[in-house]
This record gives sequence, C-alpha cells and structure tokens, in this order.
Amino acid sequence: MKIAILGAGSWGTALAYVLINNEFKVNLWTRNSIDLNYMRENKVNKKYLPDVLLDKNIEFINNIEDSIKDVDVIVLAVSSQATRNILETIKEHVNKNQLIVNVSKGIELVSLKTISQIVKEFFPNNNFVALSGPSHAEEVSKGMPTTLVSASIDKRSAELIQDIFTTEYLRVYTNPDVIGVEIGGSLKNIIALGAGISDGLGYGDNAKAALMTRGIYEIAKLGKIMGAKTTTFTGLSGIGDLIVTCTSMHSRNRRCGILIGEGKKPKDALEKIGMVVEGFYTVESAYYLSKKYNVEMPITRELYKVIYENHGARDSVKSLMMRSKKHEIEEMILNPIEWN
Ligand SMILES: NC(=O)C1=CN([C@@H]2O[C@H](COP(=O)(O)OP(=O)(O)OC[C@H]3O[C@@H](n4cnc5c(N)ncnc54)[C@H](OP(=O)(O)O)[C@@H]3O)[C@@H](O)[C@H]2O)C=CC1
Ligand SMILES: O=C(CO)COP(=O)(O)O
Repeated sequence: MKIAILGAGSWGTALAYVLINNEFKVNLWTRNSIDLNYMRENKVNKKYLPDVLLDKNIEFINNIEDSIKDVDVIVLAVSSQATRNILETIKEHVNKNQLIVNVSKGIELVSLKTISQIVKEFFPNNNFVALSGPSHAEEVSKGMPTTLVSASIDKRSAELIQDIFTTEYLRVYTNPDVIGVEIGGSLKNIIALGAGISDGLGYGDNAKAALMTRGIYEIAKLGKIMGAKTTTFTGLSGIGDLIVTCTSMHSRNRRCGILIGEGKKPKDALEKIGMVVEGFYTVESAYYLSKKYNVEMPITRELYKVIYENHGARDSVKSLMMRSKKHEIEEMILNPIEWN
C-alpha cells in the first residue's frame, strides 16, 4: 500500500512518521523546494517538526502530480482554506479507486462547505474519509498515546484508514457521521481561540470550563441542524478535540487567542504564530453558518466581533455574561428534564 501526503506541515509530517514506521511507502509532497531539498538531504522537516526522523519508506516530492501517481490513498494535509486549490491542481490526475482522506480542520470561507463537501464536487465517485480527533503533531511524533476517529460513509474505507494508522500509541476508532466529525473538528478551533483569549485576559479555570461546555453545546446545535448526530459531539472529534485544543500549549489556536487576550491585534497575533490557525477563518465561516441555519451561537458571534470588528475582548465576555437569562438545555438538542 502506498500513500501520498499532500502537505509537509506539522500534521502531514507527523502522519508520515506514523505510516513509514508501520512499513507503508509514503510520498510526502511539499510546495517549497528549499524545504524539499533540506528534507531529502537531512531526513528531517526542520521547519515544522525538527526532531522527527523520516529516514525510511519515504520520498520527498515537489511535483504534486508525481506524488499521487500509483498511490492507493491521498491524504489532504494542507490548511483547509488551501484545499480547494490543491484539489483543482490534482483533479485530472486522480483515479476513482484512490481513497481520499482529509486531516485538515476547517470550513471554507464563502462557500461555507466542509472539506468532504468540497471533495465531492471534484471527485463524486471516490471514497472519502475524515480523520480527526484530539491529536497534536508534537505528541504523536514522539509516540505519546493518542486517539483518532476515521469517519466515512463507506465502512471499508473507514476501517482501512483505521488499520493503516493504528500503532501501539495511536488508537483509531471508526464513525459513519462524517459531517459531525468535520463540524466538531473545525469549530472546536473557534472555542480554543476563545479559551486562549480568556487566558490572555487573565481569567481563570471557571471561565474556560464555561467556554468549553457552552462551546460544545453551540457546536452541537449547529451540527444537528446540518445533519450530524448529537452523540458524535460527545466523542473524540467533538468534546475530545475541544478539550485538547482549549487546554494545550501546543495549540496554535489557543496560543493565538492568548496573544489577542493580552492585547495584540488579531492579525498581528496570527502573524506571530506563523503556522496555520484554522479558527481564525472558521470563526467567520461559522458565524455565517449560524445565520444561514438560524442557530443562536453567542460565543461564535462574540469571537467574530473580536476578530473581525475590532470589538474589545473584555466587552465581549461581559456581553456573554449579561445575555438574557435562560434554561441550560434547549429542547432542540436533547430532551431536557422538565421541572415538576
Ligand atoms: N498540527 C497539528 O497537531 C494538527 C493539525 N491538524 C490540521 O491539519 C491542517 C494542517 O495543519 P498543520 O500541518 O498543523 O499546519 P502547519 O502550519 O504546520 O503547516 C501547514 C502546511 O500547509 C501548507 N500550506 C499552507 N497554505 C498552503 C497553500 N496555499 N498551498 C499549499 N500548501 C499550503 C504549508 O506549506 P508551506 O510550509 O509551504 O507554507 C504546510 O505544509 C490544519 O487544518 C490543522 O487544523 C489536525 C490535527 C493535528
Ligand atoms: O487540531 C489540533 C489538535 O487536535 C491542533 O490544534 P491547533 O491547530 O490549535 O494546534
């Protein structure tokens, strides 16, 4: 079995490390020829994961068409806003037997589509898997215990991806709820930005617990209306990924939020992180999805104002706290226990 990984960032590189050590052949594609030459010579990705040795079963490739030739699986591992361009580039060169796997976590701006929906536009006949879950590249590439979810409407594809990525430190579950896994994985990044802002403002654990709990609630509300199963949000790609991203210093979303909370302008904070901060864009997509589906998403709305409308973060927290009083669980999401 041969696998192409399109994108040699932190996550693409960590997944390449897993696969080559499972004795699969990997083509790792990067658009950057300087990075390519360094990787070929030194067998490490200096820019994103410098301590991880990639010294067997791997080819570093700069030509994207060559990288997907004769592979069984194509893994999309660039930022989600760049994925459409990648698909456009490879569309004439993919055959219908190649399984397409997406590992990025975001919702496309303007189209408001998830990656499975974009992939379907280009490759309606190919099987598709969304591989997601609480998994920082820095830990996976050190062999630290991690769990993922392989989501596909095709059971065999979900199980194939489960098989090839499983190691003694990486446990992979399957789930047929692709949209649920995609919405959970994408929107947790918004809440992680918020958790970071809260930390940057000097607020404590109470505020973060509130953001995480009310955050997964509004994510699940939107997800349900978009066709997801509510239970998926209680799983690894939902609350699991939300917990890891809101609490870890590995998280670029959380670190970007901390800088904003400390007073940096959102654009400057993004630039300082220097890596993909998906939540920065997904907050806009989610804001418009909440309007499109008429779902109340107060945390998303306030974060949109902070990131895109120059609204003060402390004022946004006040607005959230002073909203009109309400019941905790709305009818539409679960069956709440009613008062006697
Ligand atoms: N890091 C992690 O722990 C995890 C990340 N993810 C998700 O994986 C996705 C990729 O993140 P990650 O690898 O961490 O990000 P990084 O910032 O580490 O790397 C981004 C990668 O995407 C490439 N890229 C960015 N823009 C473009 C573009 N316009 N065209 C082609 N390639 C582009 C970069 O290439 P270049 O270097 O040339 O700019 C680089 O290879 C994100 O959606 C993220 O949410 C999911 C799980 C874990
Ligand atoms: O998705 C991730 C962990 O599961 C990575 O999160 P960040 O992009 O915030 O680093």
